[in-house]
Amino acid sequence: MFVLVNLKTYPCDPIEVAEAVRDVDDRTDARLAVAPQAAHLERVAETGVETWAQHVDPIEHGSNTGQTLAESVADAGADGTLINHSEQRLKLADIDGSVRAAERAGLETVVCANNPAQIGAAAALGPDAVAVEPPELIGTGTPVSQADPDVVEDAVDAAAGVDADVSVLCGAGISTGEDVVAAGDLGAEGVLLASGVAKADDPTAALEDLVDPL
Ligand SMILES: O=C(CO)COP(=O)(O)O
Repeated sequence: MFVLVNLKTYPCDPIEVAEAVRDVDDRTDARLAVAPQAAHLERVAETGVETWAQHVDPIEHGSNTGQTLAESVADAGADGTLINHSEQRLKLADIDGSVRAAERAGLETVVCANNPAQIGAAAALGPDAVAVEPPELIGTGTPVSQADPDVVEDAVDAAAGVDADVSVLCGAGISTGEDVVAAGDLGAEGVLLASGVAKADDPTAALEDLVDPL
């Protein structure tokens, strides 16, 4: 299972969490990565953890201001990027442009979507993976795998119906190893989570709990 920890703009220490993700990754068969804010990418990548951006824009080098260029994210040490997170929504054409920009820069891609219908559209753009995250469950601590298991299974079917090479993650409210196992049982190949680690008093303990049953 892939466990991708999005730090959003939570007031955690990104280096402390990055080191925790790196150390727990070394002790488990699961694949762990962390997605800090753009301004923290370089320092986080220097810890040796697998590092992801939270967003890249559908742009090239040139006359753009205040945007995130995929090449700069890769130069900072990122291995991949989220695109179209529910808190950073894009138009379909811009999701496509961001996926192309990320590919150009050699970044792995996870395109987020709110529901199975959007997952099908996202998979058609050819990212490495898609992630279904019902917005109403984000940050609630109620896991999507428990509150809405059909949405995960339907997302897996929707992606497989479009492109069997696109893997499916799920997210929203995931905070325990039991939630991760339930996500895997529903067909997801990984989870995307934030508050369960970024807001934890002890991120290492939270991460160990997440991967313990894997
Ligand atoms: O949006 C999310 C991950 O990108 C999910 O957030 P929570 O894990 O806080 O519900």
